Amino acid sequence: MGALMSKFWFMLFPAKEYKIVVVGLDNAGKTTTLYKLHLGEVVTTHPTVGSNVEELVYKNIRFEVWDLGGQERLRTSWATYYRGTHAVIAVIDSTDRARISIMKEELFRLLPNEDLQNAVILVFANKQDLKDAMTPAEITDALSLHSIKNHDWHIQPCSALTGDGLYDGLGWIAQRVTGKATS
Ligand SMILES: Nc1nc2c(ncn2[C@@H]2O[C@H](COP(=O)(O)OP(=O)(O)OP(=O)(O)O)[C@@H](O)[C@H]2O)c(=O)[nH]1
Ligand SMILES: [Mg+2]
Repeated sequence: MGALMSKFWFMLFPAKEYKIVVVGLDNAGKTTTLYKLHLGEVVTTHPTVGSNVEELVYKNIRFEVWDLGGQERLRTSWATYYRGTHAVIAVIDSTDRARISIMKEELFRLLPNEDLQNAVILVFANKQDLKDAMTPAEITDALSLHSIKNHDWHIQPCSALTGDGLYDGLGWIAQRVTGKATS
């Protein structure tokens, strides 16, 4: 297709973009995850106040990814980002045993939101590069993931520092939101 034709084609039929919101407690690694996926690099982060948004293209699928601030006072504003969301990524600091129950409360607070009714839930068990990290099975239990009945969910071990597991998780989302095998 010529360049001009291609331009008109996309004006008439813009490629669908899927919206992802990234939630989790402060220090979980949300911003590190977003920029590792976006830039392929580990960036120096500061606690997020508000949000970061970037576009990712993976296997020809476009995602608009919103990384939200995880500090306690910011969590009540997560819901203002949910409209039109196809997937939620909940990033867990797998070494943060002390606060996993708080993350469970936050997860079960967001699940009934009507703007997330059709969203799939990916749990990133992050910081698996650290030796005292909880396993995905421990996190599954601690978060009671098996009690989630109204959403498709998946847990993926990963490290935002090394990048291990991040694309496996994104691939799961891609497959679920498009309904197609993407490999
Ligand atoms: N070892 C290790 N450290 C990580 C990993 N991911 C993130 N970190 C570190 O964890 C700290 C917090 O990371 P951020 O990405 O800023 O955390 P956040 O979830 O965005 O935090 P808020 O913006 O406050 O909600 C930083 O020092 C990161 O370098 C990981 O997979 N492994
Ligand atoms: Mg952040």
